[in-house]
Amino acid sequence: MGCVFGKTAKPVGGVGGGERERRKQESDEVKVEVEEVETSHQVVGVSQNGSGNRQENERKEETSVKPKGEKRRSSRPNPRLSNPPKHVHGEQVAAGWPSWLSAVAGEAINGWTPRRADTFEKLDKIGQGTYSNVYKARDTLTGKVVALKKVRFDNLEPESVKFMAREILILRRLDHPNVVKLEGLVTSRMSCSLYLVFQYMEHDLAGLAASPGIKFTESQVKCYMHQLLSGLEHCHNRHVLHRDIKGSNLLIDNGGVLKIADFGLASFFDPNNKQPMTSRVVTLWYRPPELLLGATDYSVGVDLWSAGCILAELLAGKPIMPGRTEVEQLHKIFKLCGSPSDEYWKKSKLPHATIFKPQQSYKRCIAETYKDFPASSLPLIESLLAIDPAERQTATAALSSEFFTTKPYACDPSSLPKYPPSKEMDAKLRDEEARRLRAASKTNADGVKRSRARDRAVRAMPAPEANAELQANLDRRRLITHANAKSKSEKFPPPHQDGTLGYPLGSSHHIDPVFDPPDVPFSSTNFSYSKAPIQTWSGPLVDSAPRRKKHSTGDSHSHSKSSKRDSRR
Ligand SMILES: Nc1ncnc2c1ncn2[C@@H]1O[C@H](COP(=O)(O)OP(=O)(O)OP(=O)(O)O)[C@@H](O)[C@H]1O
Repeated sequence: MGCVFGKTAKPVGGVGGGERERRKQESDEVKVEVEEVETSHQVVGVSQNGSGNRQENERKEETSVKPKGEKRRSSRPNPRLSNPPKHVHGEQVAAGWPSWLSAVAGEAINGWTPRRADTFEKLDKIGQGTYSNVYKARDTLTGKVVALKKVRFDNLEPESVKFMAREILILRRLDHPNVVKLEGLVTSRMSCSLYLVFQYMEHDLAGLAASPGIKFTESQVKCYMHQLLSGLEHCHNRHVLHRDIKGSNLLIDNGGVLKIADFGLASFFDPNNKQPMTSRVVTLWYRPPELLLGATDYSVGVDLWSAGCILAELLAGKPIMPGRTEVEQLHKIFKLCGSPSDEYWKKSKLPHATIFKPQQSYKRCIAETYKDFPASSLPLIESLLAIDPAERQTATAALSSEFFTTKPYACDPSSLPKYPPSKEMDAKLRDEEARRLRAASKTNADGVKRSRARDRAVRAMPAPEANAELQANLDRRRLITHANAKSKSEKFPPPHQDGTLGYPLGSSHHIDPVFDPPDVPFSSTNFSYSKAPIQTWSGPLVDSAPRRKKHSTGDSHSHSKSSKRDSRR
């Protein structure tokens, strides 16, 4: 990827003796094990060397997994893991990291130096997620257009920061052409926000699939699916579950390359030392039956189910199981994929089995329902949409299925048509505009109803209650932290409106004053700041953070923003 980070510092945090024992006992779903953190340094090394050594590194990493029987460190998350020793904390703060971030997410930023906000020029807001806003921006050092995902932490709640730290650690572990690459982090010592820097991707699969006039050919569907499964294979080999595979999280660049994005719900897993995980993940339409039935012991099958839904959706031209509630979702699944066998109910011991076991049993009817699909796709769909996750193919097996080995073969990504920008967000805006125009004309009430129903059917939007975990955790945290809670589940604070556009990120026009470099003249859209040396990706661990203005604006500003947000809740 050509991007070089701050030099890799020595591994942080002793993992010996008592410390290891103490960590082992602590459990917290947010954190990840030390082993994983150590691996993340290797990954940074890999990216510095280019992707040529990727497979070799992956193999090395796999062989380094401890043999069965050997005492392993717990893979349970560890609340203290990210607390680096004091001297490292000091080094990180000196390097420009905010103290709160280093204190809670020291491991996630270990070995990296922050990029300065004023070296990016914000161009446009391109996406809004559950806990972030995403901007198109120009890197003024390289001229490259990037995507900046802005995460805000209002009260610097350690819990929220830890979730973000997990996302960063996971992203740092991954290095594959079909997985979005974290290219850097932007923040400053005084900031209470953090920007994640990614390659800018023009499209997402949901947006493309919903664009009027775009109908994928079989070889194009194969091309996208091959890339999705290759990315998933890499994640799973690196012991990462994505847990939110859906069209809007599959980004596509102008060269047709698909990258799995949004690792906000992702988690590390250890196949040899399984730990319970939450079942409240994956957007409803793509959520596998075992999660709907409350499974806490699951694995790569959850992502493969979602991949199966996407394959069928691409071929059908619309989402295949658009449930509105968890009960309706399960019902749709059973109607298409058959209700689980008695043997499965007994074997799986799923928590919600007694509540959700259907009175009548359903016969599996995938082949009849999709009889018009290419014949070679059916065995793959059958396998990915197996009710029993143990019967689902792995990503590796799926990649060698006859779907990919029979003609027409997957086309080359570079041969895909060049589409106009088409994010899911654009599709939503297009729908809204069309609806507005239809409502304004008021001439064909029946027609409006019909086309609304069609819009709903083709848009791969999660149901409002999808990602139920988000709400559940939000509620839980509200209870715990009362009025101060700003976090959502395994993600962070609620969406915020900070969309001042057209200014450099660090300019005084930007809504977040903590990014303002001090005593610097600004022009409206161009920013030149010459008081400190420009911090480059590969810059040394030196103090390059802008000095803070002597005023209380930062606090009062963030306070007023919090209040606004409170009133929106
Ligand atoms: N690298 C990128 N290039 C272009 N657009 C991007 C990029 N990353 C994210 N986006 C856009 O921003 C949106 C939100 O990003 P992302 O999904 O990572 O955030 P999130 O807060 O986790 O969202 P969600 O709540 O939908 O899961 C995406 O759907 C996408 O349209």
